[in-house]
Amino acid sequence: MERKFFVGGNWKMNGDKKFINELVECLKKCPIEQSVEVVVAPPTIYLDYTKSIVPQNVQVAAQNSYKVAKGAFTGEISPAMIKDIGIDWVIIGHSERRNVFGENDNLIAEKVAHALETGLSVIACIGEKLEEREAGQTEAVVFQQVKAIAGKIGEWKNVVIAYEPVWAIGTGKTATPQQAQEVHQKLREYIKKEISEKVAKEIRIIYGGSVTGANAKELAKEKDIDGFLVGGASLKPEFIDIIKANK
Ligand SMILES: O=C(CO)COP(=O)(O)O
Repeated sequence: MERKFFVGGNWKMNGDKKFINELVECLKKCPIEQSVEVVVAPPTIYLDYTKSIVPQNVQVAAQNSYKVAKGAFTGEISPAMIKDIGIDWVIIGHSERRNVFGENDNLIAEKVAHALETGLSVIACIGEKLEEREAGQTEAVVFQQVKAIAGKIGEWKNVVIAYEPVWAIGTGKTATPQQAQEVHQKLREYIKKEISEKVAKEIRIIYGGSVTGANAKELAKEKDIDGFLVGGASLKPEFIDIIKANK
């Protein structure tokens, strides 16, 4: 089965209604090929609004969700609530959740499992920090992050893995196509060995970290790079070029 090219736009904590209107107008003008899956992730407060104005070939994702359906968890939202407003995707384990808000592998795995059980599709993020890369620990770190999730879930068909090296996020220091491909390939081998050949073949492993309209095409040529999770450039018209990077 061909892995469908996936482009996610993670807006992080950016935008207001006026800005979102402009961004969506820009997306509406872009002829999105059937061969590409496009998902944008607005801040929680704009999920419903964004969902109400995006064209039907653009899906919407939440940027986070908690590990249970409801309860006394001030400030959190649950996968059930995300589903309730007609949204099918959630990003879990983003490096900012891990490193700014202190989420660990175990909590992230629980969140992924609960979101999947609720029927959401999950963009599960992993990636090493600069000091880990420099210490030669990249593989060990990303394998451990996948292992933690694998320990809590059985079904991978609704999961996309986003490899986002922390040193490349928002820094303008994109991984080279070779650097990204090397990690993606090793991840696929790891998944083949530890999970199954079928999952390894079918799962989309997307790259994130300073992806731009200018570098997306070269990255997209790599065999194991199945798309992107884009931060800064997803707020600009060049997001359209990234959507077309598989052509
Ligand atoms: O964190 C990212 C996407 O989730 C990447 O952010 P940038 O594209 O701004 O580096």
